[in-house]
Formats: sequence, structure tokens, C-alpha cells
Amino acid sequence: MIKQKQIAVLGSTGSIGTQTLDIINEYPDKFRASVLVAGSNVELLIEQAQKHCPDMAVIADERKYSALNSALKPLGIKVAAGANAVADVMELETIDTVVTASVGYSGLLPTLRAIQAGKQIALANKETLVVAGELVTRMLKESKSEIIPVDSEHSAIYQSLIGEDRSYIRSLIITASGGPFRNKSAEELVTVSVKDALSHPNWSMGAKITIDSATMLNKAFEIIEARWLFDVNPEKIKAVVHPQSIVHSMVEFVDGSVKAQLGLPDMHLPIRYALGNSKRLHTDSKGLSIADYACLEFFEPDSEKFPLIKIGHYALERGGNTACVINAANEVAVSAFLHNKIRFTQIKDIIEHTLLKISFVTNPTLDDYVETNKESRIIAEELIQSKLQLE
Ligand SMILES: NC(=O)C1=CN([C@@H]2O[C@H](COP(=O)(O)OP(=O)(O)OC[C@H]3O[C@@H](n4cnc5c(N)ncnc54)[C@H](OP(=O)(O)O)[C@@H]3O)[C@@H](O)[C@H]2O)C=CC1
Ligand SMILES: CC(=O)[C@@H](O)[C@H](O)COP(=O)(O)O
Ligand SMILES: [Mn+2]
Repeated sequence: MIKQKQIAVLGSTGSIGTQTLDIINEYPDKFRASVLVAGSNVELLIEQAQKHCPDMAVIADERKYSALNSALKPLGIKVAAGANAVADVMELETIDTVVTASVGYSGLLPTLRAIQAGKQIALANKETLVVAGELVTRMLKESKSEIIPVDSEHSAIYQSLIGEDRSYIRSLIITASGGPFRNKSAEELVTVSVKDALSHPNWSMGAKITIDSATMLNKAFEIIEARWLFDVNPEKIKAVVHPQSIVHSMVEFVDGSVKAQLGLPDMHLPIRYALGNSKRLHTDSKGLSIADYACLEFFEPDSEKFPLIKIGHYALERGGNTACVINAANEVAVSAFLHNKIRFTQIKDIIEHTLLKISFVTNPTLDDYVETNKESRIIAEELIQSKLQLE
């Protein structure tokens, strides 16, 4: 009998987490959810654990421990809570693969622990590579761990590179939908609402990444992610706006040939591919009917209107703790925007202000990243409190 792959879902209650559980359900003979980890949604975590019967369920929010424990202990499911428990569980011997589906900086420490423990990583949490790509790459070389990308663009590039010699890459072309504000003017962007910013034209995703798509910082993050995943010179990584989100990204080779991966904008596809160890798993789900897409458009991004798209190359060029600062300031700014404390266009101002205030660290250690993240958040929060400077 073929052994089921034992999967830990870090962030099981979110958009990627729930879609990962759909895939686990789709192939019960191949996969099993052995660990479920949530941030604070204890009700959904309990429901998921009752359905999947994992070995362990962990919640980051310690206040939810007793609710989790009283629901799952009678079922024989082990329970833990707190940030340390989230990181510790990554080392559980029974886990084969960790799907990193938690949002933001919270993904970094558990992912590093999973790498140290030699687990296979299906990486959705791009912030891990944005914050500490250099460190992650170094740790991967010293471990038997490997990363398979889940982010749709990186999955497309990964698939396009199968069987190819990477020294023949001329460029990586990352597609961007352009977000909900592609056709708005710079003036209109100043007054857009949270509801508008959360209305992504093609993808249904968690709130934070949806706002990153609207500012197009998501593409800057994906450029950084691609640099570390594929070890490609940043000058060879480009973004192109493709409003239909059907071509998920492309690789151009030195002979002028371009390979791409296409599909419906549905994250089940890259999750299925990553969990299947790059083998094609049969599905009955609806596929792409290409004739429905008579028009596939591609445009140069408008970096005047969406200046944050340029910050990925800037961060890679400057190096050190730069991208860690950008990520931390952005997380604070996005949260403030979602709570109607700042305007959409002030997300960029907060990132720039924080970058100016934080000391540059050339070769950051893990402790430096932890400290940079903490300090950057304080600076960004202070700026938001002193509203005057933002007006
Ligand atoms: N959604 C998508 O289609 C895509 C997402 N990604 C990336 O995948 C990641 C997840 O995105 P998405 O699913 O949209 O986000 P969601 O906001 O939908 O979900 C986030 C998940 O993280 C959990 N979480 C929050 N804080 C912690 C913590 N401290 N420790 C452990 N878990 C925590 C949440 O738990 P709870 O809800 O219980 O608080 C939730 O399960 C992001 O990095 C994003 O950039 C990449 C490509 C596409
Ligand atoms: C689904 C996915 O991978 C997201 O990162 C998506 O790409 C976001 O859409 P944008 O292209 O608008 O950033
Ligand atoms: Mn993406």
C-alpha cells in the first residue's frame, strides 16, 4: 500500500489553507492532514479537526487554548497554543510536507523550523522569502528540505523550467492582473474605499494579499520571491500586466523561445501540483476553455500610478534588511488601511518613511530580521498615530 503524504497546514483556516484541505479531500488515498495550525479562528479550526482527525491542532492565539482543548481532547487530538507551539510542531517526525499558508511575517519562524527539520515545503507564504530570502536559501543548502512554490506565478515558472537548463534563462516574466484599480487615475486612487480595494477582479484571496495586489506591491514581493526561488539575477525578472490572469507567468530562454503555464485563476491548481510532488494528479474540476478567452492582453505596468511595483528591484539591489523593513511597514499600513485609519495611497508613504528611519544591516542574521521587523512596526505605527504627518 502506498503511504499517504502527511501534511501540516500552517494557516489552515485561511484562503490557501481551506483550499489545501479541499485538495487533501480530493485525494484521500494520497494525502492526510496530520497537523492543522490556525491564527485565532478557533471555531473553524475545531470544525476542520473534527473532519480531518489530525494528530495535532495548534492555535497561535493562546486565549483560544481551552476552547480548542475541550473540543478536541475527547477525540484524542493533541492540542497546543502560542507562537512557540506553532514553530515547535513543524519538527514533528510524522510530517512529510508543510504547506505554509499563514499570512505575513508570522510564516517566517515556523518555516525556518520546518526547513531545519528537513521537511518538504509547499510555499504559499511569500513573505518568508521577502523578509529573509538569503537566509532561507542558505539554510536550504544545509538541509534536505526543498521548496515547491504554491504562489501561482512561481508555480508557473517552476513548471515551465522542468527539464530546462537554468543557465539558458533570458528572463522570467511574472504576470500581474493589475488589480482592481488598473483603470483608475492617480487622483482617483487617493479616495478609493476598503471595499473597492478588496474587490480583486480575478482571484478570491485573503484581505492582506488582496490589498497588496491593489497597490501592486504583491508583484514587487513576487519579484523578490522569484529571485530567491530560481536564483536568477534580478535584472532578468520582469512584471507584465495581464488582466485576464490566464497566463500565470512565463520563462523566456536564450534562443528566443518562451514557455508559459496557463489555467483558470484558481489556486487549487498550484496547490494540487505542489502536493503531487510535481506529478500531474487527475481532477474532475472544470478546466480552461481557451476559446472563452479570445483576447489575452499584456501591458507594461504603470509604475507612475503604482510606484510600489518598483520597490522589489530596489530592495534586491540594496539588499540587507531592506525587504524586511518594507514587509513590516506594509503589514502595519495594510492593517491600518483595512481599519479605515489611513488612505490607500498612504500605504506607500508609510513604507518610505519607515525605510528612512530604520538602520541598514548589511548581512542580517535571524536575530537582525526579528529586530528589524519589530522596530519597523513600531516606527510605522508611530507614524500612523501622528496623523498630521500623513495628511
Ligand atoms: N490567497 C491566495 O490566493 C494566495 C495567497 N498567497 C500567500 O499565501 C499566504 C496566505 O494567504 P491567504 O490564505 O490569502 O491569507 P488569509 O488571510 O486568508 O489566511 C491567513 C491564515 O494565516 C493564519 N494566521 C494568521 N496569523 C497566524 C499566526 N501568527 N500563526 C499561524 N497562523 C496564522 C490565519 O489564521 P486565522 O484565520 O485563524 O486567524 C489564516 O489561517 C500569504 O502569504 C499570501 O501572500 C499566495 C498566492 C495566492
Ligand atoms: C493568486 C496569486 O498568486 C496572487 O499572488 C495573484 O497573483 C494576485 O493577483 P495580482 O496579479 O493582481 O497581484
Ligand atoms: Mn501570486
